[in-house]
Amino acid sequence: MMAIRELKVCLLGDTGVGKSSIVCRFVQDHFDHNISPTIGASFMTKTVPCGNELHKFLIWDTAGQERFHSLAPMYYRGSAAAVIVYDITKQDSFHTLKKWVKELKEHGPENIVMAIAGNKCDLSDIREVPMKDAKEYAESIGAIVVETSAKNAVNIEELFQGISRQIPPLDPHENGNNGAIKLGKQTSQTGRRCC
Ligand SMILES: Nc1nc2c(ncn2[C@@H]2O[C@H](COP(=O)(O)OP(=O)(O)OP(=O)(O)O)[C@@H](O)[C@H]2O)c(=O)[nH]1
Repeated sequence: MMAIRELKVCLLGDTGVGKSSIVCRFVQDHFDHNISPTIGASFMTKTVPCGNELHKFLIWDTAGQERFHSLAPMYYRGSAAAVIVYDITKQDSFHTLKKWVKELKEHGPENIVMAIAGNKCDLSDIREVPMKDAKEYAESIGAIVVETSAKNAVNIEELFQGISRQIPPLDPHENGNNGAIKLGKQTSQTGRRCC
């Protein structure tokens, strides 16, 4: 039997960058042009194979609006990974991403895997953030980086596969639970579903 590992993952980033859309594309393979802003946070799960294990992502999609900022620690606390999203057509959103990284480094879990997603790459004709800037920044902080389009389903699976690859394989001798462990803790749910 394959071991199932539960991985708490949170999404952080400015309002409107496409966090909920990325989650909807990953979990439901669906895109909604008229998706409304997240209130509080929403929760979804998806299980994917990774080598000899199954990774069950417990995904907390946080609200990007400033008024919800103080809730974020509930979602990144105990997370195995954070997906920090910016919009390639908005330089400001890249600036906000850097603020999230700083907060995670100061207050987040010590070994949290950081994955940067430059979303809306289908709009590269109106791009404001060069891929090179994102790559250099990601390298400087030891994060994964990928440009995504939730709209066109570009690099969404790859984003989560990248996270899976950063999670060290289970040592079966380290726990007595048939190899199944939890990485990150689940917290109580607030807000609405994302789609
Ligand atoms: N062109 C394009 N539009 C996108 C993409 N992803 C999301 N959008 C649009 O961007 C807008 C915001 O998307 P959301 O997923 O609600 O953004 P969010 O980051 O979750 O926003 P908050 O919930 O306020 O934090 C919506 O109109 C989406 O349809 C994408 O990959 N390409």
